[in-house]
Amino acid sequence: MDSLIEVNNLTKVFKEKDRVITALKNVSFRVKSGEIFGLLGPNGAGKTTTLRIISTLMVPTEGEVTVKGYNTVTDSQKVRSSLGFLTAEMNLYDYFTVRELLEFFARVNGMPGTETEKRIPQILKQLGLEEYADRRVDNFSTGMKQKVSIARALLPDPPILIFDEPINGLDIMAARVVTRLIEQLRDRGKSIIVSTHNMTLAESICDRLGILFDGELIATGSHKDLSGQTGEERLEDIFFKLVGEDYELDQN
Ligand SMILES: Nc1ncnc2c1ncn2[C@@H]1O[C@H](COP(=O)(O)OP(=O)(O)OP(=O)(O)O)[C@@H](O)[C@H]1O
Repeated sequence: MDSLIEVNNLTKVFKEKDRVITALKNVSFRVKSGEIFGLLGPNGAGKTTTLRIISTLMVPTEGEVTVKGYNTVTDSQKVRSSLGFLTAEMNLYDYFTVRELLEFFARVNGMPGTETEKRIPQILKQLGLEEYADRRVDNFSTGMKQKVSIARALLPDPPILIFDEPINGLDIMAARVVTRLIEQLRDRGKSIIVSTHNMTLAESICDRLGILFDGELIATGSHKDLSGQTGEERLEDIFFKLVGEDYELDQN
C-alpha cells in the first residue's frame, strides 16, 4: 500500500462557552510508507490537533482519517496498535529506572512477559541506553528524557511513529541526537510524522512537508516541490512566501 495514512477533509471545531475555535479547516494529505512527513507551522496552526486525531485521541468534527485502511473513529483499536505517539507532555514517572519504566509500560500495553524480556534489551541497544538502563530517570537531562520517551513509544514496535514537536526545549546536542534517531528509524523502515515549527528540523529530515497555517494546509510536497512552487530555496523563505509578506511583517 502506497499511502499509509490518508487524511481527508479534516475539520475540527472547538466550542467553548463564549467562542468557537476552528482549529482545522478541510485539511487533506497522505503519508507514504517509509517516509518522514513533516507538519510545519507556527504555534496554534493546528499541528497537535491533527496528530491527536490521527492517533485516535480526538475525533474530527468533519472528515476522516484512515491508518493502514482503518478508520480512526470506527476502528480506533486497530489504528492504535499500529502507531506510537510521542508528545512533550509524556509523563515518565521520574522515580523509575529506564528498565522499570519500560517494563511498566509493557505491562500497561498488555505485552506478554516473554516478549517484554526480548524487546526491552533490543530497544535499550537501539537507542544507546544500555548503560543507563538501571538509573533513575529523574536525574536525566531533557534530551535523555526525550530518548526514554522515544524508547517508550517504540516498545510495541509500531510501523508508524508520530512525534509532536520532538526537539522542543532541547539544546543543540540533544536535538541532534533525537534528530539522528528519527532518521535511523525511517531508515529501518518506519513511517514517521513529525510536527514542528523548527525550519531547520523540517529542512533536514523531512522527505515531504505539509505547511499548516491558521488551521489550513496551504501547501504539500517535498522541499524541491515547494521550492518549485514558490521560486524560493530556503524553507523559511518558502514559508513566508506561502503565508504572505504581511504575516512576516506582523511578526516583527
Ligand atoms: N481542547 C481544546 N479546546 C479549545 N481549543 C483548542 C483545544 N485544543 C487546541 N485548541 C485550539 O486550536 C488551535 C490549534 O491548536 P494546536 O494545539 O493544534 O496547534 P499547534 O499547531 O499544535 O500549536 P502549538 O505548537 O502551539 O501546540 C489553537 O487555537 C488552540 O488554542
